[in-house]
Amino acid sequence: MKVLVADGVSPKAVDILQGDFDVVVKDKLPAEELLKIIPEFDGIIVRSASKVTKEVISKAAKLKVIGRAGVGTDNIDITAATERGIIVLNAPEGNTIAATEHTMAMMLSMSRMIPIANETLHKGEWNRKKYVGVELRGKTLGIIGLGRIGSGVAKRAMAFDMNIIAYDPYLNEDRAQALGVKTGSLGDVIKNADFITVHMPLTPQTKDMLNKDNIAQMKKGVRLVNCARGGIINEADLAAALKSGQVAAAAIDVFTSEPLSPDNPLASAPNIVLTPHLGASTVEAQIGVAIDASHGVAAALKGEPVSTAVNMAPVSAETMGKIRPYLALSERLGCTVQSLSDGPIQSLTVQYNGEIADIDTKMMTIAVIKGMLNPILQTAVNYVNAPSMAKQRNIKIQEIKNKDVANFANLITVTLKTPTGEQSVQGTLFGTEGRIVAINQHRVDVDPHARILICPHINRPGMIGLVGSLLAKYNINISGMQVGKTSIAGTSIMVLTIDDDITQDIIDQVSKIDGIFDAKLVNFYTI
Ligand SMILES: NC(=O)C1=CN([C@@H]2O[C@H](COP(=O)(O)OP(=O)(O)OC[C@H]3O[C@@H](n4cnc5c(N)ncnc54)[C@H](O)[C@@H]3O)[C@@H](O)[C@H]2O)C=CC1
Ligand SMILES: O=C(O)CCC(=O)C(=O)O
Repeated sequence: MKVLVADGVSPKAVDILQGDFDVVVKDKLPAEELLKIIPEFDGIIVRSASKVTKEVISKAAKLKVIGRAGVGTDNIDITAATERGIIVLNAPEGNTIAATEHTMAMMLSMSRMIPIANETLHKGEWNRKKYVGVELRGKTLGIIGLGRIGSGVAKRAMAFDMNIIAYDPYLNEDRAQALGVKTGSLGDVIKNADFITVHMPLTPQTKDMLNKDNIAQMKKGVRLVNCARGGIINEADLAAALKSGQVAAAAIDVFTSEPLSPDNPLASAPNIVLTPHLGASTVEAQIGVAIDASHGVAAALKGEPVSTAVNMAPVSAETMGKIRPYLALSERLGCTVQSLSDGPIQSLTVQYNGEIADIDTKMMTIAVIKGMLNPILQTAVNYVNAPSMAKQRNIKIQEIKNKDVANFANLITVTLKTPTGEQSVQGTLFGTEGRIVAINQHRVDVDPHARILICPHINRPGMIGLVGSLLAKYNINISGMQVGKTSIAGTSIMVLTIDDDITQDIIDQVSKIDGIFDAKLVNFYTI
């Protein structure tokens, strides 16, 4: 598989990916070139320069994953990617410190006029009277958006003896208390702050959040910082307020259109410190995001779940640690139950018993769906599109959780209904090894790998020999064998692990052996 590493993402990404993938590096990637080459690639990693638009995605015939080496995914059309089942992931933590420190640097540069003082001194001007700044100490800092970066700024600003007031409508009050930050409404921030810094994504709600109307209500001489996304502070309104003196100074790292055009009103506004989107530009951050994004891309291309995917239900690192060992098993249970069934799938029920009933099992259920649909659909089913593929096919999905356990500490029971009946498979982990422990109530102990042939049969001597001889006739090697540990109403089940490919004709011959009720192949290579 081929991965494109664009936009000058750190070479660390190449180090991580090149063992498993064919990696192409394009530090500069004009939009036309991206459109031309994207059909070749299975994965791409970008920073903010490359725009992965709907048009790019429509041409990306093989693309399975888009990795963003950074936080903001506003340069990626996530809706278009999701419709195509393409995983979009980001690297949300690697550049937090860099953006936090950049915000502090911008606040200090702006309040002490360091850039202009530096520039004029280089020109030979020794001007100590003109560049008298203001202190941070004792000032009120309004933080809008108290996420990773906003919280980091709050902590550092407290060390500068600033009073903090934060506005974040989605923030849990406990979190604000833990940070020791006073919260208030947007109006409180607007009216009381001497400095305001914004740290949220650009969304329809946050676009132009600071504008001429509320800038007019701010304290005269307020200072504004934007190291989040261009457009959260309306650029024309800010430029006008800098000219009028309502805003004493501003420090801006991000713009509505990048690179900054000379026509942008901020380019010629007074008392403004500008940086060319440098928030994440530290050696450490670029290594951090490259490592995180490339591990995510590698996992996605190997069909493994990705905890930083932004177009899938988010899963915390802690939950991921707990569910990871169950994911391969869940997929295999889905594949097995589907292979045992005949006819259109009506419903799938996944029941979790034991301690796993206490954790967020959404992703495990998605893994079951993935395993169930991949063998029967042309379109590759992954963690992003599995739920919508099931919905499109009107398959009713149900999750049941029950802490009660009988023979196993944890048990997953997958039941699938079709018009011809119901099939059920149970699995658990022995250590970290997944095992199928029951098939339609027959107790077994099967390592679900390669291909397995499942044959319910009359419980009488000689049945195994009959199947074994038929397979031997076709030179098919049996590498593992299990017979149901219990007999139900005179029937049992045999499960044969087979290394070689097997044709439907041979399977049909097995199913016609006297005493064999059915023969179903589960091919784990199809998931
Ligand atoms: N300049 C640069 O190079 C960098 C910029 N960024 C940008 O900084 C921003 C913040 O990043 P993180 O702190 O990592 O994100 P985060 O997701 O940890 O925090 C965002 C916060 O914004 C809050 N929020 C969302 N809508 C809001 C609204 N309408 N009003 C107030 N608060 C709202 C959320 O509740 C959340 O707490 C993002 O836009 C990101 O793209 C991030 C890294 C580098
Ligand atoms: O990749 C970059 O340099 C930009 C970082 C950024 O804006 C983000 O992570 O949201």
